[in-house]
Amino acid sequence: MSNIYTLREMFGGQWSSSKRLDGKTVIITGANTGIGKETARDLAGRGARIIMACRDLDKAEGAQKEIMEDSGNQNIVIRKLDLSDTKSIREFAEAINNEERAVHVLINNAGIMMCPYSKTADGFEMQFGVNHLGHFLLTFLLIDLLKRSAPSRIIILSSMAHGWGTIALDDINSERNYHSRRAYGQSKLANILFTRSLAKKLKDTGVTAYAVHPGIVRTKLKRHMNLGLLIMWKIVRPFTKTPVQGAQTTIFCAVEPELDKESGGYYSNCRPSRCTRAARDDEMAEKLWELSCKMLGIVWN
Ligand SMILES: NC(=O)C1=CN([C@@H]2O[C@H](COP(=O)(O)OP(=O)(O)OC[C@H]3O[C@@H](n4cnc5c(N)ncnc54)[C@H](OP(=O)(O)O)[C@@H]3O)[C@@H](O)[C@H]2O)C=CC1
Ligand SMILES: CC1=C(/C=C/C(C)=C/C=C/C(C)=C/C=O)C(C)(C)CCC1
Repeated sequence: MSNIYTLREMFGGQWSSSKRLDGKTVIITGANTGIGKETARDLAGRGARIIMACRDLDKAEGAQKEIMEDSGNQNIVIRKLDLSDTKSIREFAEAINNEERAVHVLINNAGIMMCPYSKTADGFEMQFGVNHLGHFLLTFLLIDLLKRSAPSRIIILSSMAHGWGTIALDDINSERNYHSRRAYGQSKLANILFTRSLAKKLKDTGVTAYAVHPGIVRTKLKRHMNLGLLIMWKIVRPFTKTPVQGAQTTIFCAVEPELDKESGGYYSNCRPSRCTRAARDDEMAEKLWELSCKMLGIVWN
């Protein structure tokens, strides 16, 4: 683990570029708060059409208003998406496929961390279900549109916490043994393995994929943290990132032209970063892909 907790990962990382995104369409999941909202605000300022994919429409409306006022960009729309329910994901994707001519950037940002044990509408453990499976299905349902819109990009929010867990192929829903931090780690490890497999499968399509660790960021994500981690949090708090700082690596992966030449990597502080050996295990990535398809009842080769 120690190799991934570098000071640079925790504190550094500002990126500036005046690159415009006029005429581009960006979907951001969980765009009503935290890192997602700051990503939306920045990309709106660059002229992109922003689709805020959120589960709570009231919260989303507040953020939409703020982003419109700040950026002067009125091309910001809200669509309902609850990643803990495959029915909602399918309805969202159907609307996007029917209404949008192109999607150039898909940002799989929404996430939940260390919640008490619960299951999604489809019976998946909540963190694995929302953070990995929900985004896996969403990406599957939008992939043809992304291919038609190429060059296009998929950005997947992972975390340095990918080292907190392993992929438990024989108990993926943590039914025998639930540990909230390990389950979060499993879901964030799955995010990186998904990104790697995705990049391979999308080779030569013009669609590229990037996994991101945003830093340790002061957002609402920590709402379910246990006492031990909250104490750790208090210790590192002066060095944590603001949501604006936390959004920089996502924005870099969405905007930097040079990244057209790269796909499948893990980024932090606006540059490639080191992930654990488990996150580079392509055999496990393939097994996870097959299991995800089976759980979701889809065929994606
Ligand atoms: N903050 C940090 O230190 C770190 C964050 N990350 C990752 O960054 C990403 C963004 O997190 P951050 O901004 O910090 O967290 P926040 O908790 O501030 O925001 C999370 C967003 O995800 C949404 N969300 C949660 N569950 C669902 C669901 N079932 N369907 C749709 N949307 C949902 C939330 O909606 P609502 O507002 O309705 O709850 C919210 O918009 C996450 O993937 C997280 O794992 C990674 C490393 C560190
Ligand atoms: C105190 C302390 C730490 C605190 C870590 C924390 C508080 C991590 C939070 C991570 C989150 C929120 C991840 C989300 O994906 C380190 C860096 C382990 C090592 C040095 C001492």
